[in-house]
Amino acid sequence: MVRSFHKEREEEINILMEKLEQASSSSSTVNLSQFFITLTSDIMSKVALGRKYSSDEGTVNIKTVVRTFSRVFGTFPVAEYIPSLAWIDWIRRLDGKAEEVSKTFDDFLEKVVQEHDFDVDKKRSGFVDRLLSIQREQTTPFVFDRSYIKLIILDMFIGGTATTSSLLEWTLTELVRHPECVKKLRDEICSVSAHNSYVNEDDVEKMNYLNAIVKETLRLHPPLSIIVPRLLSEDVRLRGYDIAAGTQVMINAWAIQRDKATWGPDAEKFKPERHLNSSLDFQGQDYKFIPFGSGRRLCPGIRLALVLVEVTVANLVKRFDWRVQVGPYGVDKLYLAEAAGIEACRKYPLIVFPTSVVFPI
Ligand code: HEM
Repeated sequence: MVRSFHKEREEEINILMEKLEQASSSSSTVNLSQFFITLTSDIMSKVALGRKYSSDEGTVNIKTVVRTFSRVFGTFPVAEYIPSLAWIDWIRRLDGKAEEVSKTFDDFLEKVVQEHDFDVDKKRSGFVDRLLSIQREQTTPFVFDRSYIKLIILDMFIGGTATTSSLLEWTLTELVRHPECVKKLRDEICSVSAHNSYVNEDDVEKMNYLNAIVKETLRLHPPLSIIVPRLLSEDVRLRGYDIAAGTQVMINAWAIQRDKATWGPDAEKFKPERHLNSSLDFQGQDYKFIPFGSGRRLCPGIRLALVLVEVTVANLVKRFDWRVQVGPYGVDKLYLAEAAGIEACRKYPLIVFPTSVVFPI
């Protein structure tokens, strides 16, 4: 499944490269955060929905809705934990906003499914077409109706778009702050893919340092800082605390992955080298490193996210030098604040100057 969409990924990454080339030749800044959300939402559209949807054709602006969805559903619901303070949610219009964004998404997905269902003979390869054919074959042991199809594609779309874009923006943020890592990465890219202008998916599989950079970014900036809550199925005693069955448990991956007791005194430092020659992985087996969760609900999009992020970063580093506008506190003080919401993306967009480089340098 991941391999089968590599052409679509290549196409979209090349569109991004062209936009950056244009910005470089006119010496203008670009909003990389905006470019990344466009890239991931266009790719997820092609994978999940079979094609890109633009707001000009009467559909919603899908990028804005994804961001709103994350913001609304990532807001702490005070009433759920302290019912007497429910008025706070009421003032914030939390329920109303959640209903609005859900309806916007539902209307959009209804149109998408209708379009695919209506035109069955048109050859398409998106996930929605596969789900529709499962529905037509009626082979599932339960009634697999349209609401399931919409929920599955919504899950994929929301699960894959802002998370992957957030990982891209934090990886670039850390690289802009650490030119020594860019130098090492360029050397690696040069040794693996010196002669092609496009670094492809086979190339990045050979790049250990690139992989370590992405891992280190996932450690310091897990896109879902609090993973999906769990409900305890039985009573548990943990470090002297009794936790009753039925309690909702929140797991803070962000804090676990910055814990000095586990990661050492330099836990807050961006140091990709800590992952070289280390067997530590993020497939949910090592509880100190769980950016994709763990257990039965482990993220199903790990491979898709990684390949997309690694190929994009490799091409961005191979083809451009990156500079940020010097603010009142200097480049070193590139603001690291995180936005509120389900995904811990940057609070302020990453604005940079790209300059094309001739490779090899
Ligand atoms: C850097 C990118 C991504 C990160 C950090 C990420 C992280 C996560 C995390 C932490 C969970 C919850 C796991 C748990 O509770 O144990 C999750 C679930 C999920 N992710 Fe991802 N994800 C990413 C990309 C993707 C992509 C590309 C897709 C789509 C193909 C995707 C689809 C999903 C879905 C459908 C779930 C729900 C799984 C379930 O409830 O069984 N994710 N993801």
